[in-house]
Amino acid sequence: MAALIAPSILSADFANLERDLHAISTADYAHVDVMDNHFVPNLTLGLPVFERLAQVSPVPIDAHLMIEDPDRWAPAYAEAGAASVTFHAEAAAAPVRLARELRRLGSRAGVALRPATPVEPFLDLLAEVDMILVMTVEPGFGGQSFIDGTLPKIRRAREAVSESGLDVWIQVDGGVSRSTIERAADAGANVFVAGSAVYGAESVPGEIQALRELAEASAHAH
Ligand SMILES: O=C(CO)[C@H](O)[C@H](O)COP(=O)(O)O
Repeated sequence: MAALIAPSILSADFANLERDLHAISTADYAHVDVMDNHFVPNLTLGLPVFERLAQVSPVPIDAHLMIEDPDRWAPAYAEAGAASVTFHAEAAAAPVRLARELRRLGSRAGVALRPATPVEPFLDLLAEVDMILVMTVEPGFGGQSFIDGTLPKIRRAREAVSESGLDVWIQVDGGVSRSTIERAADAGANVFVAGSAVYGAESVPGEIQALRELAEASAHAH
């Protein structure tokens, strides 16, 4: 399975977001973290900034909404041009209705799970989403260390997707680096978000390529 790399601009220079989006032009997606200081204790950017990022980005945008009331706010991110919009399972009142609305607006629909949120309740609803995001750190901040305890959840999600025959992607986000990406790929993830590992690297394109190769080698090994 091809590994998709989505650098997180949370680790970019917020005074130079356009420049730093162009720095990741060899990536598959640009991962944009929207945080509202309520769902998570951090605040990043909202719709007006997001709309401009979508206009200038050389790669499709993967929006990760760490916000309360995504039922109300998420569709606007699809309308702004996000290729994919992921909302949190813990925050959505009606996840299936929201996923259908995002797809109707032309975006992929993703559902995100905090490390302690079980995936089981969503396994019967796989046909309604395009991606499950298994958070591999507590959402809110970059630079945290990968939680190995999330690997069984990635495995369960991958098994359920394989059994279903559906093309649902499994994304991991948090603490993804050269030293952890193989474990996540081996468990079944195929979309990898990495913030500090990519933007902190000496060569940003070199790091994207290294992560992609490690993930693909690991995915092909089993
Ligand atoms: O959602 C996130 C944190 O909530 C991020 O995408 C975060 O940027 C990941 O950063 P790092 O790769 O440095 O762990």
